[in-house]
Amino acid sequence: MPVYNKEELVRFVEEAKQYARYGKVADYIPALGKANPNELSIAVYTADGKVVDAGDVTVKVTLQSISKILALALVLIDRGEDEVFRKVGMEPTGDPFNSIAKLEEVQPSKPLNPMINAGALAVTHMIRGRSVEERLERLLAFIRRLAGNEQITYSEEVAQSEFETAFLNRSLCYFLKQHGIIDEDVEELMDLYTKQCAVEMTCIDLARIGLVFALDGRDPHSGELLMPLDVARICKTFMVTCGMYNASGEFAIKIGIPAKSGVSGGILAAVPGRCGIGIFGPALDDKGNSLTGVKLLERLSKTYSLSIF
Ligand SMILES: NC(=O)CC[C@H](N)C(=O)O
Repeated sequence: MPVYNKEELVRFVEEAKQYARYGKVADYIPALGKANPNELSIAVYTADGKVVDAGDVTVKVTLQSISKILALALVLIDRGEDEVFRKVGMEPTGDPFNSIAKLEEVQPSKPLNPMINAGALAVTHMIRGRSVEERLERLLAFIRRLAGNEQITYSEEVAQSEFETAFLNRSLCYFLKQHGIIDEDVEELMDLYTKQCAVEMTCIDLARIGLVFALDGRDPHSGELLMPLDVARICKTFMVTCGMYNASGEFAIKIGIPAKSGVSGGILAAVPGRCGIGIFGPALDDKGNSLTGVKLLERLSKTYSLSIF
């Protein structure tokens, strides 16, 4: 186990921050546009239960696309692999996360994977519960268990901001409805999806969830199994193949850690058997990944030989 020390992490954060000027904060969800591009924080949660952090780790970050991996884990537990993969595929697309193109080009018209928006909407549709509120509560309860933090909730401001502007996601929903992948009211699904994306937490919470995946679904403190091994394995595999959108191939080569990013600038990473990593750096690259966060992870991966390959 490498020894992560605070001084070194602080130095790596300062180095990576130099790249913030090449990135841009996401503003297609207006509330995310308020973030400070120079912010960069990281927490590393090791398998022995220790946390090393740098930057302001009290800042909360909305999950955005990171929530896709958590919703996927929940529906896999709820419904099992066969049912889930009847509605969503297992292949990377090479397209941007919000693209509609492959839904039309590929037959049958089912989203290629659960990490693009079309696939994530199909997954959120599958969260069990009698109402949006009950489905959201079930997802929140699951996320709170993974993070070991009962306080976790969603940002109403960010959820509302996305709900009012998510016309492309609505288009994806209508396409999915036309092709029988979803059969619920689109506004209800958008209500649930935007709240799911607006769930907020600190880098320490992110790192702890990353560690649960790294430990094949086990709680790092109690040893309790929070999700079946197969579910953790499937989620980590998607993190490798599609977790960084259409930059996942380059990320696998340069960094080689299962990870999932969100347009808020968050990254959740799981180094199998070793640690979970949570990062918040809202300056994004042109694919929608945290530019400073990816630089920071690259430095960590090289320094501590974290690549799984
Ligand atoms: N890439 C992302 O983080 C996208 C999530 C965002 N809520 C959206 O659907 O557009």
